[in-house]
Amino acid sequence: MSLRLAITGATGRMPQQVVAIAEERGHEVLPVSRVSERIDGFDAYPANNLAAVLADQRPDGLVDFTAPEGSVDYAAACAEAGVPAVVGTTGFSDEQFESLRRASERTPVLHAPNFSRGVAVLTDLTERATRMLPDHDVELTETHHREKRDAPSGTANALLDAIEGARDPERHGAHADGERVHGREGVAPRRDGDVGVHARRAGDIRGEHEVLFAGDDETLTLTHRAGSRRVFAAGALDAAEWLVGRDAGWYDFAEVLE
Ligand SMILES: NC(=O)C1=CN([C@@H]2O[C@H](COP(=O)(O)OP(=O)(O)OC[C@H]3O[C@@H](n4cnc5c(N)ncnc54)[C@H](OP(=O)(O)O)[C@@H]3O)[C@@H](O)[C@H]2O)C=CC1
Ligand SMILES: O=C(O)C1=N[C@H](C(=O)O)C[C@H](O)C1
Repeated sequence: MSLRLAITGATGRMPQQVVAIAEERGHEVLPVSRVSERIDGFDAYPANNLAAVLADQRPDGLVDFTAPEGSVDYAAACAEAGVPAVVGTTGFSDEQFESLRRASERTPVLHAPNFSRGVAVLTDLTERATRMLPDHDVELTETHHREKRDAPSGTANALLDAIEGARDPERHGAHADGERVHGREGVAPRRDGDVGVHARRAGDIRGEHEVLFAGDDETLTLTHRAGSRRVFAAGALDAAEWLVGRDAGWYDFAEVLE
């Protein structure tokens, strides 16, 4: 299947990977950027007039890895033009996320904080371990490159949601009421059920997520490491290929992998 795909944030790290893999797969790419000069030998379409670009060019879909404020505007333009949107951006406020969801009332929108298949498995295993180890303490650590803006990562937040969702108040007892504790400093004893969250930023690390389950006599560590951004870009394009032709609505990456 060959698609015409608009790709926003064309100067960015993830968008450039998406462009490269889309071209490898034989898709036609319409790069969109806030920067108007030529990029790597092709002109980008202007991001500040995306609705008009979409109306004129009629792409089959749009793939967006930018920043929350950009993604909200781009999703609104997709809703106006009826263009399906795959959004990989993280770091949304609740209000921004609500805007994204509103766009899905008019066009298909698929958002995932992580398009790696390995992280989809990590999420499943984390839910399973949470259910099977109700008395273990849980701590989550994520590590990313020095340029990353948001913390904790979108993936870490999704893993925290998965842990909290898998806790059964009857089985987990006091453990079910813990809070997310972001780092610790000073006198900071662990309270039953808290989930410690640790965000490290260093070098060009592509993305690592580790969930530690620790009991009195054993520990279990589930770790995912991304070796390159290609894995995220490939997953996002799998999602775009799956999303085109669907009804307006809100979709997630797990549905693509079913
Ligand atoms: N879901 C997933 O699997 C993954 C998600 N991500 C997320 O993707 C996003 C982008 O990451 P990354 O590629 O590293 O970031 P980059 O900063 O390298 O690229 C993002 C691009 O978005 C555009 N942009 C930046 N700020 C704005 C803004 N305020 N409004 C509109 N456009 C903007 C710029 O492109 P231009 O100026 O050309 O328009 C920029 O180059 C982040 O939120 C990151 O967390 C990252 C990896 C995997
Ligand atoms: O900014 C990144 O690089 C990444 N962001 C995503 C996140 O916030 O979870 C996914 C991946 O870990 C890389």
